[in-house]
Amino acid sequence: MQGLEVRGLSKRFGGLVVSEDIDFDLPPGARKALIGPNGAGKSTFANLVTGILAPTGGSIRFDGQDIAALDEAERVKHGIAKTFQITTLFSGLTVRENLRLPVLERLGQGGRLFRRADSDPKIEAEVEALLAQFDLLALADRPVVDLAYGQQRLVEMALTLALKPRVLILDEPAAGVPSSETHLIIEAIERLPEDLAVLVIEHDMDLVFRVARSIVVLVQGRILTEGMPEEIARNAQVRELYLGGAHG
Ligand SMILES: Nc1ncnc2c1ncn2[C@@H]1O[C@H](COP(=O)(O)OP(=O)(O)OP(=O)(O)O)[C@@H](O)[C@H]1O
Repeated sequence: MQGLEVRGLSKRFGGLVVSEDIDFDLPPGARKALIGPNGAGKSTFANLVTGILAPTGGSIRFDGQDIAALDEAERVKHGIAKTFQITTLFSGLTVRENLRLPVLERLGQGGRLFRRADSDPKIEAEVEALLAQFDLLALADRPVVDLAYGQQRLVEMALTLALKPRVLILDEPAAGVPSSETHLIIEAIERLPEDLAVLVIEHDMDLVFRVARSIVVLVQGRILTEGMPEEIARNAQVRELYLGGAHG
């Protein structure tokens, strides 16, 4: 199978079962959301897929290849990436300067970081395209610290996309973003490349229902159900457990 294929994945922390027998597919072009109450195990699942955590059992395959033994950096090279956190941004550097870093890294030129990276037209063209894609051109030469929080989160997404992933995991892209800026995040997700496989982990149901074509509901480490947004919004168990009767 093309894309990500997770089977029987489980994770325990001592006696605590945090992921239990999870089957999950993310083919190219997917737009899936992972939702569930606090502590359901969403971040843990993302960390298992990206290699930050080692599973207790089960398998993770990418394009048919078993990737369980690969560490996080090797999985990024294979094309599985999770968004950087704002804390990884260099707040004193400009948006453009920040974006050069992952491009250089991907091209194996990380050692050039503090030399004249701005003289390479190929790198500059890539950075320019990312700025345009995320509507950041007007802010390109401003230090990241001057940007609104929602815009900083766009820079995070742009940084991750600079790695040219084939699977992109967005871990709570709207967390902490004022509701007046959430539309920036939604629009950026809508503009992601068509063939990219996208998994969004998010508590903001407006965002989830805007961007997801399929929603997976995780409860106490297990998949409760998976379905199209209309099905999930109608599901009585989901409404009772999580949505509190909202959305339909
Ligand atoms: N390193 C760890 N050691 C022990 N327990 C952990 C560890 N990481 C997470 N847990 C526990 O695993 C459970 C799932 O946590 P996780 O962060 O994956 O949930 P989540 O669904 O992402 O929650 P939230 O929506 O609040 O971010 C929680 O009970 C948490 O306390």
